[in-house]
Amino acid sequence: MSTTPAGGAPVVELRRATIGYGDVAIVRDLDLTIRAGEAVAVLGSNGSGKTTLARGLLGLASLLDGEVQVLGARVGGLRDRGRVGYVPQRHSVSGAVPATVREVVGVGRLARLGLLRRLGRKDRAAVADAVAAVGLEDRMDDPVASLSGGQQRRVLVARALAAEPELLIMDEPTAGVDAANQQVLAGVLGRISASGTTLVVVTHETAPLADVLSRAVVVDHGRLAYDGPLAEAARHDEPGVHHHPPARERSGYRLDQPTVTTRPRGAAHEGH
Ligand SMILES: Nc1ncnc2c1ncn2[C@@H]1O[C@H](COP(=O)(O)OP(=O)(O)OP(=O)(O)O)[C@@H](O)[C@H]1O
Repeated sequence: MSTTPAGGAPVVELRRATIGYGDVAIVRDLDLTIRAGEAVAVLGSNGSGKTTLARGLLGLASLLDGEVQVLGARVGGLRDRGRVGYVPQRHSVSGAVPATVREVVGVGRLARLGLLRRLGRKDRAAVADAVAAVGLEDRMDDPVASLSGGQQRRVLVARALAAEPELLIMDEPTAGVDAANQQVLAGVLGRISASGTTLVVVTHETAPLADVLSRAVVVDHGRLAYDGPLAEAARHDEPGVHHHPPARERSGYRLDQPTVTTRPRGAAHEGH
């Protein structure tokens, strides 16, 4: 289990941050500090704004108000892109370009070097290590398109690991990965967390990563509904449980977004 380093330098800092698309606010008024070495789960029901929050940290969603700083720089202003790794959601590697596992993961390493540089011996070793870390070393020279969806997700994890990022943001890394390989991934994330990398993991499945993630934030209707130990987060990770007043303004929410603010205890979990 990772501990929460109280004194680590802030790696992610949001101050009253409102993040969205175009001029539509999705995540609202969020205050959050994540310190070096922390491993934080981002939980919440479908459509609550978890991915938007993650994308906001990367400058892929718009900051509409407030402030977001990542590794001490304003969002989008970080010069060395390789310091922040990202595993996007529901994304498999495009089959249109016939690339091998080694090549796709090598591109991740280039983020660290700058696109005009070539991979040296140390870089090729980092690529091999990243592929081995996700248990795909025997598929190194296979076309990525020939891998299963779950294996392709592991390639994307390796691509992010290859840059040896200080902050690794992952959007549902265990989705579509079978139980045995979820264990493999949990081991990988545990090791990189132990080495000091800060982890932010959007997930619906906390069980496989329970030994890795110590802290959780729950996003509910774009607001922070809980911030504390992962073990206590489950009861807050439900649609309709509000620890802040519900947003008055509903524009920007999905039409299928549950709007109930109370639900019977023990009711089936919705939206998954
Ligand atoms: N590119 C986009 N442009 C406009 N609205 C978007 C865009 N991406 C997401 N949204 C909207 O933002 C809201 C939050 O979506 P988001 O993907 O952040 O939720 P989530 O909590 O990650 O959901 P899930 O658990 O289903 O992945 C939804 O209403 C969604 O329709």
